[in-house]
Amino acid sequence: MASLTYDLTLAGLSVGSAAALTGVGLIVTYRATGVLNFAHGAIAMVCAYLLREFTVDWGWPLTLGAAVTLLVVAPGIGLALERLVFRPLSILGGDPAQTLVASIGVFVLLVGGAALLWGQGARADAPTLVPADPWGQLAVAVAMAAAVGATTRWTRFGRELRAVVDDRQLAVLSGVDADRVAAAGWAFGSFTAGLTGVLLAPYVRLDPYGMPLLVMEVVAVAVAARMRSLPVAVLVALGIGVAQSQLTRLHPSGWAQPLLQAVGANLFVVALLVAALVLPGVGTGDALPRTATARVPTPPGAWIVAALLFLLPLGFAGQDLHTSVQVPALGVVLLSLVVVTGRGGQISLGQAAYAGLGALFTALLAAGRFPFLPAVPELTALLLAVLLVAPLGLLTGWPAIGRHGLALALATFAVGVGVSRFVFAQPYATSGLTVSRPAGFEGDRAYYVLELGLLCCALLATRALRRGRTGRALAAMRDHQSGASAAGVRVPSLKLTAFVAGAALAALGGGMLTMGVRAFDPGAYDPVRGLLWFAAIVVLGADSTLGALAAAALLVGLDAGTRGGVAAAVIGVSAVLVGRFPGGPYEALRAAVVGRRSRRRTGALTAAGVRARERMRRATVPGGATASAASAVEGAARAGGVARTRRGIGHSEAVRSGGAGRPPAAGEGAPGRVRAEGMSGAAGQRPPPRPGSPAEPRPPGTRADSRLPSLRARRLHLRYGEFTALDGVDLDVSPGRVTAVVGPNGAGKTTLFHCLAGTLRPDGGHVRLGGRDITRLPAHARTRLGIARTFQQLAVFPSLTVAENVRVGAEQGRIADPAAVERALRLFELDGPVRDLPAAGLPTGTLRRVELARAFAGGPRVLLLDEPAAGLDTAEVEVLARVLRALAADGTALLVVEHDLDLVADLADVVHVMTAGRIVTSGPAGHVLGTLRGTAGP
Ligand SMILES: Nc1ncnc2c1ncn2[C@@H]1O[C@H](COP(=O)(O)OP(=O)(O)OP(=O)(O)O)[C@@H](O)[C@H]1O
Repeated sequence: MASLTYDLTLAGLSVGSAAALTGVGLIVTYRATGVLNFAHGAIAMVCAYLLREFTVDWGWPLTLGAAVTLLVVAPGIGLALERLVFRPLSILGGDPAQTLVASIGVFVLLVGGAALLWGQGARADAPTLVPADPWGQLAVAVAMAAAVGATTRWTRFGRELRAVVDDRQLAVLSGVDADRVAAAGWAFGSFTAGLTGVLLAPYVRLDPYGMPLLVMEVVAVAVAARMRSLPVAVLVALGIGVAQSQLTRLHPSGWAQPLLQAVGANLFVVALLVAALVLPGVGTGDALPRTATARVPTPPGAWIVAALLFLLPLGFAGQDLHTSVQVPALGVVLLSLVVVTGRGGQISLGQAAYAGLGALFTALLAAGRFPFLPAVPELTALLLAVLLVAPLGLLTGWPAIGRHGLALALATFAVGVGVSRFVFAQPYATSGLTVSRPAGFEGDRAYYVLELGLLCCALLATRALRRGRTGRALAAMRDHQSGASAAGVRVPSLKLTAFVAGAALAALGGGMLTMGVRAFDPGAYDPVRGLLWFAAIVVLGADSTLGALAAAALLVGLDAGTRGGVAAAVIGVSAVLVGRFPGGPYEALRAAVVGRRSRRRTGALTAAGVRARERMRRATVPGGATASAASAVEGAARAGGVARTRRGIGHSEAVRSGGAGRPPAAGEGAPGRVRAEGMSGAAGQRPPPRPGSPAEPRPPGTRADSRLPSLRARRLHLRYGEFTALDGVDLDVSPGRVTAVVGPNGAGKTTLFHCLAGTLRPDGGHVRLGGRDITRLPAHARTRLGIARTFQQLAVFPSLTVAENVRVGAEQGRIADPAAVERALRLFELDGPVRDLPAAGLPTGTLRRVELARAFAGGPRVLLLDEPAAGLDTAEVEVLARVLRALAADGTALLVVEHDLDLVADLADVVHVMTAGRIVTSGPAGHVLGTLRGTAGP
């Protein structure tokens, strides 16, 4: 027994050593470059194939072949990837989502290339570099980890590496050549990948698909080490290897047997699931690169062409028709990615799992092998399968709630691998599973017609999800998650909806695929397929239904020939290039076709934006006697027209004649304007309000106060670790008043703002709106109660038009008023041609108005503004101040966190000064600002 334990431990150490090597390589690349290299396993596979080619086919001695493979080819691949793929991306901004897509592209490209070059079958004659004796492999892994650790700790290169990891920009400014560090990281990472590949090849299946996946399964080792600690990675790898090996001794009987066997054979996959789903995520970043979800206008007639092309196979016969049957089915699967990834912006590498489950359940239900259910007709089976798989969408939807970018990619990849290993690869569930086509649709042509019908249903469902309220909310979530939340979008439930709908669509497509080939083929739903489909959809415009259909036709068409892998190679190259060209290859292609028109459109966009901006600049003070903020601001626009005709009125006079003022607070007027433009102090002084001016804020206790609630914070405490950012803050934001918070950098203003808006939950104290305690309410729920906010960094949804941006606010806000959108557009002078332009590319001043209009359209009672003047020029700031005063005049409670003391002086009724997490001074604006400037007001 003891010797069995020993033998199994040795075997486990051998597997663990290979996993440790992979972990070390992944961590070093990640630390040096910030890229989690999804292509690591594919590089391992290519190196293993090359060593076999050199030694078996070309007859080189093993040492020479190994030296060339490991010391020349492997680092060369790394250097080439760094130079040709990842360095250009980092020059373009280093968007983590973009690099993730590129590394998936490299994976797909290498897998496709290997399949093209060496065929798809497994090779059993890979040369053995290190004998099966685990000590040799263990020595290699430990030596590698120790060498990397020593290099990092004690050499100059190591210091540079750590500097780049800590702060790349700062390191570059200090003279570190960050590109050299990244190149070394890539070269070393590829070397370890190559080493893993050649060490593993004799003992595992060497084929283009299986080996890369096998290597990537052990990514759990690197994640468990938080992509940082080499010793932890090595220990975890060896531990899992030994445990997996020891588990083979258990031979339970009964129902637990297959499950335990599956766990025993796939302990690294279990670790991957735990690491990806349970541990906090690694890496951050946007959901998807902008280029992948850029708004792609459909060329006119494209749908007609697509419909004709999809009808074309009805004229085919034989093998061509049989192959075409896969296209509509795959189209439906890819539509699921349009919903989840394209519209919702969520990276999903696990869609193959849902397609496979749909296929499996359809086959089991139709065959009467599904537990507790009798055999049902094929179409019923398909429908039931969709209904059963849809809720499983929560498997990836749930982790998506708290994860972005890389962490979400890992979690969805883990689910895909888990389902593949624990369900599809289990013979008890899948062996010999055949399925017939529905009665009346047995032939290929009839079945193709049925598929077209189902594809149309899927297209209608996708259209329903992409258009209208849900579609706008999904696009808003994709474009700017916290902006969407602030606009009232329930982000967590929307993510779940997207993943559930995506799972249902994928299941439908998977069921169609399996009926098409009349058997369940687990290989068709391999996680590698999930990566290929994801890359294809990103390449062809993720938020494009036509793109999904084109991708389906491309994938099936390219692989229809005798050599597999063409589709993967083409998609891989395109995915690698997608970040290099704005809009990606598809956009380049599209631009080649409709380029002139779209360029003119871009020109019009800018011109309209500039015109709108000019109009806003010229708008001046409201003069009309109206009873609401709406009419007050409309008055601003009208008065702007008057002011423009009265050219004799000087700028400062126009300011002074503003009717959107508020009663002078005690001490007001003393502080002169200090802006560099040299406006006179008099120009900054607030004029006495005109008697009866409707824009004049109502004093406390009047109708506005009794009608509208105050936002009150009491004894707010918040700590970031040991650091106290808020230390017992009390604040009132009252209706009809502009409350400002000022203070030095790091005082805690933004933290306070987040606590009021609901993006941060305080550790102590509470926030009330009127009588209601809202301390624990999330941001979107507060928006629905009437607390709207804007962001310091603009939070508009670039892929939506100006009008759609505002509509999101109206649909998700406190009151659902159909007229709110038009009113808000009019008020903020966005009702001209600019309303139909995508927000992307509009000038900052216009976008500030879009953001404000969106907040206004939801009918807010409290408006929180985080540095609203950031990025605006002087004229725009003045107009903004008037608009805000008009809103306050109508009873809205405004809180402004602002550095521009002139704006605060112009705008605020009450000013609070924060320092070190406390409010140290509060009072009327003039008085407080006067004190601040050392010239206390009267
Ligand atoms: N996520 C965080 N983790 C740790 N410390 C934080 C975090 N966010 C802010 N801090 C610290 O909390 C303090 C208050 O930060 P906050 O951003 O609220 O200040 P601020 O007054 O808004 O500053 P600024 O005007 O520069 O934006 C600062 O010292 C900041 O470094």
